[in-house]
Amino acid sequence: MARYLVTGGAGYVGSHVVLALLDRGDEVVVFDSLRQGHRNAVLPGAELVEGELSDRRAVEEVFAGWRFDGVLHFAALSLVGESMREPMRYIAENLGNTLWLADAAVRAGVMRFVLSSTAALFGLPERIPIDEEEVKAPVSAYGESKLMAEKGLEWADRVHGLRSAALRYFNAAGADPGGRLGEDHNPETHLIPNAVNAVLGLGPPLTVFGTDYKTPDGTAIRDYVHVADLADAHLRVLDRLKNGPSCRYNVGSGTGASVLEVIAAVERAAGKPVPHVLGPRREGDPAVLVASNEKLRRETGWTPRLGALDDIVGTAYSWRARNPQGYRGMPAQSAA
Ligand SMILES: NC(=O)c1ccc[n+]([C@@H]2O[C@H](COP(=O)([O-])OP(=O)(O)OC[C@H]3O[C@@H](n4cnc5c(N)ncnc54)[C@H](O)[C@@H]3O)[C@@H](O)[C@H]2O)c1
Ligand SMILES: O=c1ccn([C@@H]2O[C@H](COP(=O)(O)OP(=O)(O)O[C@H]3O[C@H](CO)[C@H](O)[C@H](O)[C@H]3O)[C@@H](O)[C@H]2O)c(=O)[nH]1
Repeated sequence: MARYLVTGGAGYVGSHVVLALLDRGDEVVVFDSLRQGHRNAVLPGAELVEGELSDRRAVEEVFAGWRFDGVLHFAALSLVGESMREPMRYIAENLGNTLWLADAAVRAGVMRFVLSSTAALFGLPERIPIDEEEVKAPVSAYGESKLMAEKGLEWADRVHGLRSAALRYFNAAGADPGGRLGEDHNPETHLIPNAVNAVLGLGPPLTVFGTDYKTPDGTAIRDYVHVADLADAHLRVLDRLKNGPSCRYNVGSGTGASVLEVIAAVERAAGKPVPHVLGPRREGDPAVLVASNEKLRRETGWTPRLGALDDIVGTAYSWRARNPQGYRGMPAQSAA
């Protein structure tokens, strides 16, 4: 049994990773300001410490209060569009908080660190599928902030021996197949929850951002990876870091789906049409982003178990259909 500190563990991806850690018998302390996350997303068995990462004293108190075997760092600003309006804030927060957290970990002797990174650090890649060696040329301050955070961690390894994994998620999607957790952002910008909200009458009709891409149906293609498979990738890299060196992985299902294919999958799940309108492209959206997951498979044995689009969309649909108000309408799950 091990104990992990999970920043952002009340958020979407972090809460699913906490669930996976608890399921295998690990102890978890969640550190989250709840500015995006939800108290109800912290499952019984995990301890919730409410705090801001920029509050250095609060972070130090957590390291003083428990002995950890590793840190998983999810807490970040992560809206691409917002990052283009407030680039300095994004870079200062995402880079600064990562470096400060890594520094606190090193000082406490906690030498394993997993960073939530992003496909956005590749910018507008030419080669599909995208492997780890692809040129990193972010086209958003958000992508740049994560690339800088990865580089900061390389220095923490070089100088202090902090072993880190950076997992570059493609499009995290879906919900816990057991129905305990789901995706609930405010504002919600992601395609699948917006399509689900539209079909359930919980949100406006979906706008399809762009129909003139050079793709078979004209809409943009993304690599949707089930959040439970993402969680499994975290467990595997944590284990690998016990004896292995720092590493960087692209994490995606390895297949692409267009916006229209996602809409069709939501229609299959709901049994009715998704109200939608066709609109112009969203600025900065590449036509196609699909991961090569070969390195992750080869080095950790990972394989997507819920890789089918119908599994991803089906679990997202079921959670929202059962929880129309998201976590606000859910009974408390945690004793914290
Ligand atoms: N969702 C995706 O498709 C996706 C894709 C690529 C990368 N990522 C990265 O994965 C991570 C998690 O994404 P998510 O979708 O779960 O986001 P989320 O917003 O649902 O979760 C982030 C959590 O961190 C907390 N938080 C944010 N800033 C904080 C701070 N300064 N101090 C304390 N707590 C803070 C929020 O309250 C929230 O609970 C982020 O780092 C994001 O950049 C997500
Ligand atoms: O209402 C919507 C929302 C999205 N889309 C389209 O659906 C696709 C997926 O969009 P999302 O907003 O769900 O996801 P992104 O691919 O834009 O972003 C994700 O991948 C990025 C990497 O490129 C970052 O990591 C980011 O954090 C993560 O959410 C895009 O083509 C987008 O244009 C729509 O048509 N309508």
